[in-house]
Amino acid sequence: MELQAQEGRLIAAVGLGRVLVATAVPVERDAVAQVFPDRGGVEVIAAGVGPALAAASTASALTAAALRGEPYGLVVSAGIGGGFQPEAPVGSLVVADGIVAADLGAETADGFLPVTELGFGTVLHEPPADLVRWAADSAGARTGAVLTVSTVTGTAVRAAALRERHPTALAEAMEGFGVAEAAAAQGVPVLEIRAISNPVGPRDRAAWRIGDALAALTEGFGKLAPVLESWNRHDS
Ligand SMILES: O=C(O)c1cccc(C(=O)CC[C@H]2O[C@@H](n3cnc4c(=O)[nH]cnc43)[C@H](O)[C@@H]2O)c1
Repeated sequence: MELQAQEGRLIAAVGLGRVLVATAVPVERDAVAQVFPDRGGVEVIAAGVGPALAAASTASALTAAALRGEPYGLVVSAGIGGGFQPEAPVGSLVVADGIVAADLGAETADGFLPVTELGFGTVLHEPPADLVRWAADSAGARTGAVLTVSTVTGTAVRAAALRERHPTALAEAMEGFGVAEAAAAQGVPVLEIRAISNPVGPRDRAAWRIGDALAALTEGFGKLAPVLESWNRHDS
């Protein structure tokens, strides 16, 4: 579909409202915020590292905006992340077509059981497919599952186990599922966009390319900015 027509349809589909981008740390926030110097209805916060603090911070921001009568129409979890190789090389962008809680469950003698198989909660949030398609096409990103973990993968064995359980996984990070839970609780659509800083696997800080990933994050949001800003322009 012609990108402009798709963008117009997207804005109509998800309604009008401001956009909240939640990163983990200030350096990621600044990499995104520089794309919106006059804000233009896009608010970027450093929500904290890990799913719990990211969820709490996102929920607070969504609630405060709603109470002010300026509800957000879209939440984006964004930042650097690990990439499953070779599909998500360092410096590439990934847009989540599934936001997965990858270590929320129980370890058993027969392996890991997600909470859903224990009869509780959820382990998957699926962003609106047309939003995912638009964001990926606009930003030149790959689409696949992004896994949220509380413990960063540090071995090839762990990476292989995650990939076997989630064969469409392209990236691993620590906040997306928390941000998605907070968005879902208030009926706000969510996206997750990750710039790959390192391979998922054996711990090797020398292999990290955080600067390259932050540059890719800025470039990717630069391509999304016209539509993200228009989420709010119709309101004014
Ligand atoms: O010290 C280490 O070995 C180490 C390895 C991987 C990640 C970290 C972090 O402190 C990550 C914190 C931060 O960055 C995101 N991130 C980036 N790469 C990954 C990854 O491979 N797996 C999970 N998270 C990653 C994450 O979202 C956090 O916000 C330290």
